[in-house]
Amino acid sequence: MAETLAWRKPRQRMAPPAPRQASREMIGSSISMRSVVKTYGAFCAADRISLDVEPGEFITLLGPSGSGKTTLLNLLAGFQTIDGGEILIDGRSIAHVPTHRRGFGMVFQSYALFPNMTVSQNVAFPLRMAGVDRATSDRRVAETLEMMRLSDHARKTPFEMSGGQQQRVAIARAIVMRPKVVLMDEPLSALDRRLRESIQIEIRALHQTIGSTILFVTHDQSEALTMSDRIAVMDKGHIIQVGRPVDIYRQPQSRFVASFVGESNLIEAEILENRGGTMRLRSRSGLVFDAQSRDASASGTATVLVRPERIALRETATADSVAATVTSALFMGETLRIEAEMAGGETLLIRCQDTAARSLPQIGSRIHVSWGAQDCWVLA
Ligand SMILES: Nc1ncnc2c1ncn2[C@@H]1O[C@H](COP(=O)(O)OP(=O)(O)OP(=O)(O)O)[C@@H](O)[C@H]1O
Repeated sequence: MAETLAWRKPRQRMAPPAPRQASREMIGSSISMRSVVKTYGAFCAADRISLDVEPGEFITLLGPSGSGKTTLLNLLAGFQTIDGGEILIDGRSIAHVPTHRRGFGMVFQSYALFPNMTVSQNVAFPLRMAGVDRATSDRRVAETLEMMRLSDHARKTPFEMSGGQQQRVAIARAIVMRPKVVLMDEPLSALDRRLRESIQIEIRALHQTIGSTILFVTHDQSEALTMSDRIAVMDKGHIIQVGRPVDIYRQPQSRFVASFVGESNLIEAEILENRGGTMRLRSRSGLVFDAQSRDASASGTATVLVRPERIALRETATADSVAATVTSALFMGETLRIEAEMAGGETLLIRCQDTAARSLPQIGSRIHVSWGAQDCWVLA
């Protein structure tokens, strides 16, 4: 396990951690959760959760409020006790390892900086508590501040810094010991969108550099899609799908994941033919189309996901299109957001690029829409 982030005086001076160049060769720990259970009275906040995280992976727990994300992170950190199952770090159970000996870096929504200390002192704090000698500590702090582009702010106190800068200090403090695991609980949710996006990119780059395993909690689906190697989608104390962002987005396994991650059109359709891998379907409005599918044996009816940006808009009818009436049309800068009702009564959300050739349609006007087999996915 990495050097501990013990926030107390050590009994004796420890040997300083070996100076490491910031590089990808420093690989984080594996995390394995096995049937983890946490209950609050009769309520089950984590219901037999199992998840394996690879060394150096950036994994995000994504889910609505109350789904159990923070609970899982707290169990991992040791802030709460586990009621069933086990958590292994690099194959070893951490059941009897107290928080301060787990050696994790942690970042929370509230920056939790020491207000009376400078940026340097805040970042140096874990090194000081671990008894690292002054010269090593100074070098490590300087390196880390540079990594977080904070070198010019080293002598400031938190009061003299913006929210985004303070959060970068909190991140610097969490990684200064080069922990093998970093836990981040909604670290960017107090920041405005632009700042959030720029720090997302910084955290992603930082992860590439330090190679720690990062477990990141958010309820923001676009943040999860942007940052993660894999996403674990949570709902009501369960992990309901784990996968790469592109697979979660394109091939969700349930209505819940399809609706929670990204915008979606869920179209009820009759299965005309199941070819295993693809299906031919007919929507209520009479559109016959092909869709990708995982279920080779389904028959009857199916729910098909079509993402708003995958719908093609046409001026005139074609053999593979269906007519729809525009019910809402908004100019949103780079995209147009259009809602249209198909003949069968289904409402479609459509997003398309704003181009010189395409103007915003009038409400009540008739458009023709179509999509190809590659653009839609039958939900299991
Ligand atoms: N100490 C506690 N006592 C009782 N119930 C709790 C406690 N902590 C959490 N819960 C409940 O457990 C469930 C999961 O909470 P948790 O904080 O893990 O959710 P979350 O997904 O992180 O939500 P959020 O995004 O709002 O932080 C919630 O229904 C919450 O009310």
